[in-house]
Amino acid sequence: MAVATDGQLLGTVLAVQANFYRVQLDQDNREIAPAHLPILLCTRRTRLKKIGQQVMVGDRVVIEEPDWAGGRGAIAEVLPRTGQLDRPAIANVNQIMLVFAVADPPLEAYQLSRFLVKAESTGWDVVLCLNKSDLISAQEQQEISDRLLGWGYQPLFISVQNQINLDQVITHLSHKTTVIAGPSGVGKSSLINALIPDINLRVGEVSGKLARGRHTTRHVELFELPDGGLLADTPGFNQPDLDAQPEELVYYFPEVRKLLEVNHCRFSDCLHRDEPDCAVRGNWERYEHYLEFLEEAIARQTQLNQQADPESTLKLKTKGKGQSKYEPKLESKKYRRISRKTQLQALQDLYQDSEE
Ligand SMILES: Nc1nc2c(ncn2[C@@H]2O[C@H](COP(=O)(O)OP(=O)(O)OP(=O)(O)O)[C@@H](O)[C@H]2O)c(=O)[nH]1
Ligand SMILES: [Zn+2]
Repeated sequence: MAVATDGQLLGTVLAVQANFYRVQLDQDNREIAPAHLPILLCTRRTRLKKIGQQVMVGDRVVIEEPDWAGGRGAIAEVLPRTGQLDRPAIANVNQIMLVFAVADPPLEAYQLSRFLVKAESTGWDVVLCLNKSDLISAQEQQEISDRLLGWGYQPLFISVQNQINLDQVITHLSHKTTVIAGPSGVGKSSLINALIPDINLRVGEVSGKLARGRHTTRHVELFELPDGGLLADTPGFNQPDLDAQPEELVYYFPEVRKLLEVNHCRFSDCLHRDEPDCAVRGNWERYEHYLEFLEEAIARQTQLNQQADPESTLKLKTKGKGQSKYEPKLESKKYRRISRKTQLQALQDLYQDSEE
């Protein structure tokens, strides 16, 4: 992320406020910019408005006409996005950090599994942090660790209170744009406060939580980590909805993904319940979770299909000027790969769940 050879100023949009954009200049630019003014309040060039180019949080942008004394600038160009969400509007996310506590509230396998599956369905990297490790023994920690290894995860045990392994969290977050999520009370606010000392989120207070909810749902905002990397917060949500396609669901279990690299089911549309020669069914811990999530996914799909058109295999197609005709429905795409859209939808839902 160096300054372009023609001396362009590059930065990342942290927040959008009315018609202004708070832009964090890249580290390298600070040689050009005065060290005390790394953030500029920017407008969007009229040219961008004319071509309908939106600017969103997370965007990488080119800044022109910096006014260092006034802390102002103008966005002249938006670099291509690697991905984008519409609700909340955020671009270029690359990982999700799930935070759970090992105790207080107790670590519940089913809830953890649900969050993990939801997080996997976004398609981005998943980092699992287990906080409050100060509340359990080394032996108990080892047991949890062994168990989660069987799920395909290597959790990072941390204690915000005792400052254990926070340096490792920082390493995981550096140079990435991360969305943080997890159930209520596990210490997310405490962790963010520890990582970004001057951010000052209120911990364990209803008023603080409300403020935070308002903050993140109405205006999503990225916070810069002192050692590099950007973090977007989500308020607590307890039961994420799973809306994976039934046939995609199994790929959100890393322990099965690994297995399916070498083994195959007889049927390519196998749902791994009672089909003959199934490579997935069997002796793995989360198989029960899989079956339960699958029931949910099938029920959801059935409901959606019924809403769309109860029995017919034809669908009504409107062809302008009030004309319409029936055409065969498209085959459901059973073998398709996980689409980018599904992934984005999943991350979007993480936010929608948290708004409730
Ligand atoms: N023992 C222990 N307690 C902790 C630790 N980290 C946070 N806590 C406590 O856990 C409680 C909840 O912390 P918060 O940071 O408010 O949790 P949160 O995940 O932000 O909760 P929501 O705002 O509801 O999403 C507070 O009383 C913290 O002091 C830790 O490492 N060890
Ligand atoms: Zn199978």
